[in-house]
Amino acid sequence: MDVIEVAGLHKRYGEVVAVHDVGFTVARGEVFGILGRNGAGKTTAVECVSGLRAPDRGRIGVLGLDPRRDRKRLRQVLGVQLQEAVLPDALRVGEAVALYRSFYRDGADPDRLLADLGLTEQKRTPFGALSGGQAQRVSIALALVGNPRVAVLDELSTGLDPRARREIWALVERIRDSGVTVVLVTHVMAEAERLCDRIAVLDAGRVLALDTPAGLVERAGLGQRVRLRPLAPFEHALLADLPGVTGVGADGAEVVVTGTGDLLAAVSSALARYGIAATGTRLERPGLEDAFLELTGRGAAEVA
Ligand SMILES: Nc1ncnc2c1ncn2[C@@H]1O[C@H](COP(=O)(O)OP(=O)(O)OP(=O)(O)O)[C@@H](O)[C@H]1O
Repeated sequence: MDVIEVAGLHKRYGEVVAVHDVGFTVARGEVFGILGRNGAGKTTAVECVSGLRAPDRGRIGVLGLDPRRDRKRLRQVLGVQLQEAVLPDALRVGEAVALYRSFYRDGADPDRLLADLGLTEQKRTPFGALSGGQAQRVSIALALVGNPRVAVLDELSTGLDPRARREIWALVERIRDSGVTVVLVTHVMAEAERLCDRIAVLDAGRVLALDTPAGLVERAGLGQRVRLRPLAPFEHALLADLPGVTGVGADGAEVVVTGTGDLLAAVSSALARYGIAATGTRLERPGLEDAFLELTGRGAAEVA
């Protein structure tokens, strides 16, 4: 069952069309990613879905509610973690959670929520004294304190160190496992690849592609790459002429061969045949980042 339905969503700020006829649906229990460059329209789109911003036109349904008309009811079932949590520096973590809890008829037990988010020790810490990762976890706690059925998380791991980022990712997985539908706005590819069931790639306000992470990689049609570091320069045409090879280029000290089929075996045997000494010869499969760059680089016209 679809929990979120968006069709023909359009929003402009003066001359800038931030969201241009965007449509997507999010199924119950899904982690749905919205991926795009800075200024792609991600935040505007989720603000409209969350009822925080009025679209110029389009239809939005969240659990059957209209985010603007049914704003009060929506607030009871949707939790939003905004890009930067703004809380008074002197407010203690426990106080903030208790305050937000009071906005909801039914909600989480504050102590349990703090424990789930690894914030028990920070309960009496003022917001202004938290580390970036702790503050981020508090903002997620505030989004979850009403036991929402849908959680909108916007750039949740920005500014976090790698360990804190992984802890936050594990947390999102726990939220998902508890049955909450999650909309995740991000431009961190590893985050989208790990967490999202499906991803809408937004570019200049439009949905360029919508698929699973693996589907997006396939859609980008990038083939595979072999990288190697030659010990001395060699004639690239020797590799470019191999069957299945579609390109040979340089990336710093490395040579990058693109192509299809059993590319690694073809390149390795050619290196041996021509007596080309190289180290670090390896196959690289394209990932979401490659697909994203390819899809957004092509521009809206070609992909549509
Ligand atoms: N309140 C506003 N007033 C005017 N223009 C705005 C406003 N908010 C956003 N914009 C513009 O709308 C476009 C989309 O912005 P939006 O914040 O939705 O993108 P985003 O994909 O979330 O970007 P980022 O990754 O940088 O957060 C941008 O060109 C931005 O400059």
